[in-house]
Amino acid sequence: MAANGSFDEIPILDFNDIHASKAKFLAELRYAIVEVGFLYAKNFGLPKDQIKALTDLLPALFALPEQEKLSIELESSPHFLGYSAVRSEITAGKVDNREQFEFGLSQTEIWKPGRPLYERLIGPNQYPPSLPEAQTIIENYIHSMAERASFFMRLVAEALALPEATFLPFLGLQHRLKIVRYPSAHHASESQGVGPHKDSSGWWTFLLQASPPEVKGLQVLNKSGNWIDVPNIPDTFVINIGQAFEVITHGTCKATTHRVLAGPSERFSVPFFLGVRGDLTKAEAFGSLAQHFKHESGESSEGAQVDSAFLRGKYNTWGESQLRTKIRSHRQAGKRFYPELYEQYMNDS
Ligand SMILES: O=C(O)CCC(=O)C(=O)O
Ligand SMILES: [Fe+2]
Repeated sequence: MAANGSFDEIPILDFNDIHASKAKFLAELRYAIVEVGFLYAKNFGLPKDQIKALTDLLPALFALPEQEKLSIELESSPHFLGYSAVRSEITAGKVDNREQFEFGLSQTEIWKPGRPLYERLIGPNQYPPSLPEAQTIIENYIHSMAERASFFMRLVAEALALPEATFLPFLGLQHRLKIVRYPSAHHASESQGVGPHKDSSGWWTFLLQASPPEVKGLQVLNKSGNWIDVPNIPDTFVINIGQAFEVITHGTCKATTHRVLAGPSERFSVPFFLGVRGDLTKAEAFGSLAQHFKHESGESSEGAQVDSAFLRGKYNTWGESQLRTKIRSHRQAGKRFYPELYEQYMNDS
């Protein structure tokens, strides 16, 4: 462990160690979430058959005919759920070389006229008609991951010297699972899998790297400005902090910048973004644990340095800030399903 906080590797936590010494496990967890913002989780408790079923599904999912993929495209969903083709996303000013399917918890639409529009982000998934097994595999995985993630949030609270249920009331039903393929890249112009970013769409991210260990790609930026490789270690997940959690902890736990380089082999990955409650307000997010974290981060109060679109933005709830992000990134769907907000959100920055 580097004393100056500039980590040069990502800590590996074995969740079976909790039984041997919970205090030691929590100390290691604390180091990972305060100094690094990333960790590998071994023995995280997801059923192995569910991981295998999902991993085995990926090549077939992406091999579907273009026409079928486009028949379930994200741009045709008011909930921003479905398929996005290669080169349809821009991160840090450059086009990302990846294609993806986005799924949520399987839900019927709950939004009703008069209710906040961000509630419309919740709704049914779009599944490819010719892979009928996909629905069960994906739904089982999302349910298991949501359960393990809330178990993890209890440990995080304990590691931060808080009552174990502290973070549970902030959780929402807006979990998102992205199934991602980075095509092989042979030219520098194709090498950005996804550009440098902090995760903004959830509370925490739980990533399954679904290609063999020799297929590299994910990298994390340390405090000295060096990119650290995060290779796939079989039977682990990579867990990292999202921006909402940085806000709630006043910067004690940081959302660490990361990116993916596309390389000579195609790569599959499956990030799960643990959802935040849509009606969470800025005041609640920043104020709830202020006393505790002021103490945690000392006189210099790192909280003042938290940079978050949610805090900076004009909108008061997490849900509205998320809806704005979605509309701005997926303009076709934004214009079609949210005409009353489209112009405002496009022009308010
Ligand atoms: O594919 C990966 O390994 C990471 C993807 C990622 O960072 C993201 O989608 O936010
Ligand atoms: Fe990310």
